[in-house]
Amino acid sequence: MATDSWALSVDQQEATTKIFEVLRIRESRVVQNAEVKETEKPTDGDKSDEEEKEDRAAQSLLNKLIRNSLVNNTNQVEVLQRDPNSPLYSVKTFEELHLKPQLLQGVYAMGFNRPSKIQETALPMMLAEPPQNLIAQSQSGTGKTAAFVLAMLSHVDPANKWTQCLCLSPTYELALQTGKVVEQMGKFYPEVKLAYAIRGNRMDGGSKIQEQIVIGTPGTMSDWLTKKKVIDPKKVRVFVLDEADVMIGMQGHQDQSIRIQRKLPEDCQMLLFSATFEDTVWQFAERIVPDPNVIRLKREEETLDTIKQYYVLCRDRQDKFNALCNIYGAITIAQAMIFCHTRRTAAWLSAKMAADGHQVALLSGELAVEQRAAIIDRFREGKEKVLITTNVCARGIDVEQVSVVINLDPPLDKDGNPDNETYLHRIGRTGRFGKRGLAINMVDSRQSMAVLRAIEEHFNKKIVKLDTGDLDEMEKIAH
Ligand SMILES: Nc1ncnc2c1ncn2[C@@H]1O[C@H](COP(=O)(O)OP(=O)(O)OP(=O)(O)O)[C@@H](O)[C@H]1O
Repeated sequence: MATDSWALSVDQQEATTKIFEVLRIRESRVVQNAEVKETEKPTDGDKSDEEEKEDRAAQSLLNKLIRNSLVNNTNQVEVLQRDPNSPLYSVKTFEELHLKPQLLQGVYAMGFNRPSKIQETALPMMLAEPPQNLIAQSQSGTGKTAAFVLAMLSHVDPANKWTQCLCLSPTYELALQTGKVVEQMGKFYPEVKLAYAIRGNRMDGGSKIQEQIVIGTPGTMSDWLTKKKVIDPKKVRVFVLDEADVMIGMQGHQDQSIRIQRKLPEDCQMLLFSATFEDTVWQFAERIVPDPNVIRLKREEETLDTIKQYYVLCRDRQDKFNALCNIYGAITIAQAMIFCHTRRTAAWLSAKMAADGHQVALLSGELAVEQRAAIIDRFREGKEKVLITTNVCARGIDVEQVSVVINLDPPLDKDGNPDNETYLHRIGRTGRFGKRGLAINMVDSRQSMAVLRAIEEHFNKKIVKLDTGDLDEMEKIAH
């Protein structure tokens, strides 16, 4: 039986190629049966993370709820100007923008000392006279919301008691988040009023509303403009479409947004923001924003250069748990993130580890977004030491201080192929910080081994075999 084992054949292959260190495998830890036990195979109701519905709106909200500062980015901003002959302005201070004093006060009260990378170029364009149209793309947390909120507040004439700025958000919750930024930044500018065009906010129609800024979702906004007629589209000066990449994934939002845009005057300033820029987003953006200036800020590149990568051969999930205990027994781990393929395995592992005395947090897809945000927040504050999660649940979440990442299963994309991008995102570090990290992959079948080999080949970075039962070896990985 042992000779049939995939794990032994992996060993044999490695022994012959001499690429890997020959390791002492204790008798008790030799993997003899590669078959995943029946009980551990995903069943109905035990969806793999790839099968869980990816909810971009929820991810985006989660990011907003847990973030309290800018994401670092040292990449250069790419600018494509509508009029290549006009000079390109960028600012290093908020003073240079000649903001209204009440707004400058609001900006400083929020703790902003200087414009973020994207704001340096986007703000002068948005505040220029005559106002310019803009499509801007940069990852979440780089200061887009703050930028367009400042632009809306700057363009409002508070003496005019009618709606002058419209802002579309994909969901009710995201609209409320943007509204909070308007309230914070406009704290010293109380003459400017804000209304939410979101479900539940009923309008009887008849007279026009007086709020200068209206933030809402496409459905209700369109209702207020066309059926209820509480906003005169011809008086709108600034139109913002936020989270375009999330918007296009939602039923009907794209068409409604375009219909709204068509009602606005030609000289209305059109601004569109997105965290990503797939072709579909770009096509949508071009329909919303005529003659745009385009600003893009590339994501800071993640690298595997400073990460030590290992894999551990395991029989089954119990064996993976034993390996985890060995790892915890041998090295001091301040905080770790553990990724599982299924929710059920994540729940199982979290119960096992908690019973073993670990302070564990389980991030699960069943939880409401706010509950997930609270869990990540507690982990970030160090109240829990282990965060166990599936991939979909954790997608887009960066927990910088984690130096140990454990893949209980190697990541697969939705077609079951090796998911290099997810692997990089889980364990990679943005080049700038260059922190050293440790990544340990558990492997319990030929297929998983093949996935890991493919990932290894893709990044051309060795993933070294580790025997968690060998204390000497375990000592070494800690340093
Ligand atoms: N110039 C600045 N200086 C310091 N902090 C800032 C600045 N601009 C924005 N921030 C803060 O950085 C965080 C991210 O900003 P913001 O929400 O505007 O980014 P975003 O690109 O819109 O991302 P998301 O879409 O996820 O909200 C927020 O906590 C915000 O208050």
